[in-house]
Amino acid sequence: MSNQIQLAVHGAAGRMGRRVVALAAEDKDIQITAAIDHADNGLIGQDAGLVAGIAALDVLLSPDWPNYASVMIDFSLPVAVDGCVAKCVAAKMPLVIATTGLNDVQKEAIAAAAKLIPIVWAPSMSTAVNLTMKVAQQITETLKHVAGGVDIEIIERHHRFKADAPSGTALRFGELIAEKMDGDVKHVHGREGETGQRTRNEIGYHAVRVGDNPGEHTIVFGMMGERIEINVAASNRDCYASGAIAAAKFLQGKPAGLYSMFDVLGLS
Ligand SMILES: NC(=O)C1=CN([C@@H]2O[C@H](COP(=O)(O)OP(=O)(O)OC[C@H]3O[C@@H](n4cnc5c(N)ncnc54)[C@H](O)[C@@H]3O)[C@@H](O)[C@H]2O)C=CC1
Ligand SMILES: O=C(O)C1=N[C@H](C(=O)O)C[C@H](O)C1
Repeated sequence: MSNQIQLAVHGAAGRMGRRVVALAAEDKDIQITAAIDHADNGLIGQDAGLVAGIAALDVLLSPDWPNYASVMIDFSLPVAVDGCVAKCVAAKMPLVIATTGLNDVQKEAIAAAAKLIPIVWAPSMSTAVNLTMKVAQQITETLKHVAGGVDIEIIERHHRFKADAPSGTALRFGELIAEKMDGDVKHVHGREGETGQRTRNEIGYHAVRVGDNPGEHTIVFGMMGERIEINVAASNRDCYASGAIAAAKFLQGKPAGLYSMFDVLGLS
């Protein structure tokens, strides 16, 4: 029997699923064994490799769950995540969850499932984004007592097709920054009308939807007399796809637990 990781992709016909298929197909340690998508997707029945723009893989896009896979990578829709988690638990299949826009109940279900199977769950699989999150925390810690105070705002830009706002990554930046601020933090989503002056303990979020932008986050640290802006931007989706594949490899042999990309990248 081959030592290759047998990979199943959930949401395989989507923008991200296709890039995961394309990059995994080039990886000698991985064999793609299942490409799952919704039964109503018009590409069901087609070869997942051809749909991804590479050579045929002899793996057809299907709504059916595989009998076995060493790991599942999910880039789908929030409504599809519950079923994916339940099926991975039933099959004792390690799972990488990349889908964003999940509600609190779904997040609790993921935490419960992670008591039974190993799960990597992260709103961004990108190395650059995860490293920038650490930098943002460090800047917050250094500036939080600066004379005159610091105002922190998060601007995210994504393609016009994105279904959730603000991005899961922007929300995670906000959570991680809030951990380093003193006292209660107010998360403010956009501003309009008679807002009054900005209060000190706010984090502002602004979601821009333009063209084909594969994902960009700017964190502004505004002080009296100067400001820092850190910007992290994808040029294409492969940073997320390769991160998800690294997470799938990381999960091999891991005990049940909820892991993040910080764990995968050794940034914890
Ligand atoms: N964590 C990360 O690094 C990243 C996360 N994302 C997130 O991944 C998700 C997918 O993004 P895209 O690929 O751009 O979206 P997309 O809309 O192109 O693809 C979603 C795919 O899921 C399929 N799908 C829908 N219901 C399904 C079901 N019940 N079972 C199986 N498949 C189903 C759709 O048919 C579609 O092919 C979004 O939530 C996005 O925010 C996107 C990029 C990076
Ligand atoms: O939908 C996308 O495209 C992306 N979504 C993720 C998010 O919501 O943070 C990650 C990345 O920015 C691309």
